[in-house]
Amino acid sequence: MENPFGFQVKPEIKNGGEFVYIECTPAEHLQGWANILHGGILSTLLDEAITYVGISTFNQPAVTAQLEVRFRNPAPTCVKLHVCAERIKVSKRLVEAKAAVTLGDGTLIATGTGKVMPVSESFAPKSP
Ligand SMILES: CCCCCCCCCCCCCC(=O)SCCNC(=O)CCNC(=O)[C@H](O)C(C)(C)COP(=O)(O)OP(=O)(O)OC[C@H]1O[C@@H](n2cnc3c(N)ncnc32)[C@H](O)[C@@H]1OP(=O)(O)O
Repeated sequence: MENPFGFQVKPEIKNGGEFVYIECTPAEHLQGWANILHGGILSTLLDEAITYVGISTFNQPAVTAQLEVRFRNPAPTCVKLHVCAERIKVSKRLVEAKAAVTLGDGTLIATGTGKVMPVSESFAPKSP
């Protein structure tokens, strides 16, 4: 489904999903307070990159089964963020990956690890 309210990111996928890179400039309204980007948005960006590691590795739809996030420095809004994810472990039904969000000057904003599991095409819940 097209989602005009989504981040419209275009993940760059390398080596069959071993590495995923995303750029995103979250808008001002995504701040939590005091011009600081909301932590949930940072978690979403980490989740997005990690999920694409899973989708590209399994080459089929996949969902996040687990996500752990550490917020290291506040991020401003309206600034380009760089999100890099890397596969760390693959088993039959689980891909583990780590990811980091950084600013253009290399400042580390957030890191995360996640587990992604493949699902069938019919996984999505039906709309009520
Ligand atoms: C091609 C399509 C392209 C589309 C592009 C769009 C890109 C969009 C990108 C957007 C990105 C956004 C991304 C999103 O927002 S994805 C949306 C957010 N995520 C979800 O909605 C997922 C919800 N959860 C589930 O549906 C199920 O729980 C899943 C499918 C994950 C597993 O349900 P299932 O019924 O299959 O499994 P089970 O729970 O019975 O467990 C069975 C076994 O599996 C192992 N196991 C399970 N969990 C873990 C774990 N955490 N660590 C370690 N192991 C784990 C374990 O051995 C366990 O056995 P036991 O230990 O219980 O004995």
